[in-house]
This record gives sequence, C-alpha cells and structure tokens, in this order.
Amino acid sequence: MDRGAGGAIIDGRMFAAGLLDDVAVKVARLKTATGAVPGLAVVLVGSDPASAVYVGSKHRQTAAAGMNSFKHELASDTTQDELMALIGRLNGDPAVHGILVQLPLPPHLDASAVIQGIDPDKDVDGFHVSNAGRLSTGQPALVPCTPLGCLMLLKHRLGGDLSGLNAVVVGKSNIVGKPMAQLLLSENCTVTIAHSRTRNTPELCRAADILVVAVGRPGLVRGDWIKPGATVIDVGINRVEIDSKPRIVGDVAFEEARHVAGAITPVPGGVGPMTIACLLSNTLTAFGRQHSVPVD
Ligand SMILES: NC(=O)C1=CN([C@@H]2O[C@H](COP(=O)(O)OP(=O)(O)OC[C@H]3O[C@@H](n4cnc5c(N)ncnc54)[C@H](OP(=O)(O)O)[C@@H]3O)[C@@H](O)[C@H]2O)C=CC1
Ligand SMILES: Nc1nc(=O)c2c([nH]1)NC[C@@H]1CN(c3ccc(C(=O)N[C@@H](CCC(=O)O)C(=O)O)cc3)C=[N+]21
Repeated sequence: MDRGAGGAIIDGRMFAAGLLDDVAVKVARLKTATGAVPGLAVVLVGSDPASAVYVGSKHRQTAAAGMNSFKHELASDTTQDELMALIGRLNGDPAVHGILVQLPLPPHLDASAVIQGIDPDKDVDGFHVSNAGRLSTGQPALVPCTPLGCLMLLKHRLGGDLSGLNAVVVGKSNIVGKPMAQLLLSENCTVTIAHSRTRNTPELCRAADILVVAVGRPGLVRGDWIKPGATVIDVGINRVEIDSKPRIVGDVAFEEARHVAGAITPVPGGVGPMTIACLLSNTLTAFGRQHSVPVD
C-alpha cells in the first residue's frame, strides 16, 4: 500500500447500511414464517439533547427495518420505583423482545439497578451481568453493540482471522472497553487494556496491530502512538467547537493517524452507525431465542 497517500478509511456508515438491509430481509422472512414482529422498547428519562437525538435515530431505523419500536419518554424527575415498574412491564410484554434504557440516566437514578432489572434475554445492550458473564466464559450472549460493531469492522478489514494479533484497547468501561477486550480475546488476540492509570500508554499502543480507543478525550491518540500499518478503531464521540462551529471528533488525532495506520475509522461515519445496526441485529437475535426460531 502507498503509505504516502495514507491508510484506508473504514466506512462504518456503508457497512452498517448493509447490516441493516440484512436485518430487514430477515425480519420480513420471520414475519411470514411466524406471524410475529420483533419489537424494541427504548426508554429515555429526561431531556438530554444528545440522548434525544440518539433515541430518535434508533426509533427511525428500527421502524425502517420492519420492526416494532416502542418509545417511552419519561420526565427527568421519574423515581427509581416508577422506572423499575416500567422495566417490569416491558419484561413481561410478549411484543417486546429487546429493552434499551438510554444512558446516562439522571444522577438520582441507580443505573446499575435498572440494568440488572432487565430480563437478560431482552438485554439488547448486553449490559446485564448475566450477559457479561456469558461473554467472558464463551457462552451464547447478547454482546454490547459498540464492541460488536467494532469487531465486525475489524474482521471485515482483516479477512476474518485475528488470531495472534496484538490488540490494545484504551479505556476499560463496562460498556465498551471491557467487552471489547473480551471479544478480542475470544478471537485469540493478545490483548492489553490501557486506562487512566496506565504508565506507558503510547508505548503500548505502538505495539498494537489492532488499536481500539474508547476514552472520550478528543485527539488523545497521536500519529506517533500508532504502529505503521495498524488497524485503528476510534470509538470516541466528542462534541467540540472548531472555527466556532459545533463538530463531532473522535479520540484519535485523525489527520495525523490516517497517514500511519493501515486503516482507520472516521468520526463521524465509523463506529457510531455500527452501534445502532448492531442494536437491531441484537433485537433480531433476542427475538429468535424467545421464539425458538433460527434467524439466519
Ligand atoms: N460510537 C459509539 O457508538 C459509542 C461511543 N462512545 C464514546 O466512547 C468514549 C468512551 O465511552 P465510555 O467507555 O462509555 O467512557 P467512560 O468514561 O465510561 O470510560 C472511559 C475510559 O477511558 C479511560 N481513560 C480516561 N482518560 C484516559 C487517558 N488519558 N488514557 C487512557 N485511558 C483513559 C478511563 O480510565 P479509568 O477507568 O481508569 O477511569 C475509562 O476506562 C466516549 O467518547 C463515548 O462518547 C460510547 C459508547 C458508544
Ligand atoms: N443504553 C445505551 N446504549 C447505547 O448504545 C448508548 C447509550 N445508552 N448512551 C449513549 C451511547 C452513545 N451511543 C452512540 C450511538 C450512535 C452513535 C452514532 O450514530 N454516531 C454517528 C453520528 C453522531 C451524530 O451526528 O450525533 C457517527 O458517529 O457517525 C453515536 C453514539 C450509544 N450509546
């Protein structure tokens, strides 16, 4: 490859569109076969503008895939008991196959208790301890959407087999970093996890064939942190102002990194669209398990 021209840009938007088409075809087929339609319930508490945009986008794309979308918008002063009661009703509703509670929740609510209150078979975010445990022990699980989307992009880019590659994940959150590391481990990568207390993050990154960055700091990873030819997945979504205009940027200094990396995901247009596509794919998976029908 001509490095002077920079590495390849991984088009997450295009890959996600293909995945959504695939989900839509399967939904239509299941509808004919079973008469039932997969349903996703999305719960939004409060009026955080970014969350409202995400929930709106999930709602539209769910409907576009032919699934039922149930939107529950609750006031910001909703109590823990009220929220738990809604989760209980959704757990018991046979038309609902997947439940997503948009995070972050207002500070007076206990997000962990809410997540653990979701039926693990309907936990399409893959955040329940049961799904986390299943993922880490190699049992069938609902896998968190963002890491799942990252893995799909990596396998597509690298021809399917990741075994033996050095993978570094920067960030160790329960929703991105940790499950990402678990997925890479199950693909037989040699996995290193860096976080805020790691002493030599740039050096560790320079050894990575696969570098996944999920921190939330604009431009943290510089061009000289990257091994030439590495595949770089930028999960970060940071809202910044550039030339007085609102922009979204990742955690990787893209212009520097693209000339060193073999391939890199852009922000926007990389991991973000994959997250939503994987949410719908997980809803299909959950439907299949609840109805005991194959979805593939
Ligand atoms: N594209 C998408 O679909 C999604 C994007 N995101 C984005 O991904 C980013 C990460 O999200 P999330 O995992 O929820 O964030 P969290 O804030 O939960 O976790 C951030 C992690 O980064 C680590 N960290 C902080 N500073 C540094 C540093 N200087 N060097 C190395 N590691 C550091 C933290 O370490 P420690 O644990 O030690 O504090 C922590 O583990 C955010 O920008 C978020 O908006 C999130 C979800 C989906
Ligand atoms: N229970 C729960 N599950 C989540 O999966 C979840 C959540 N809560 N809270 C917030 C984070 C963030 N997240 C994103 C989803 C899509 C884009 C996305 O589509 N981004 C586009 C454009 C973004 C834009 O223009 O605003 C892109 O990167 O191209 C980004 C981020 C899911 N999250």
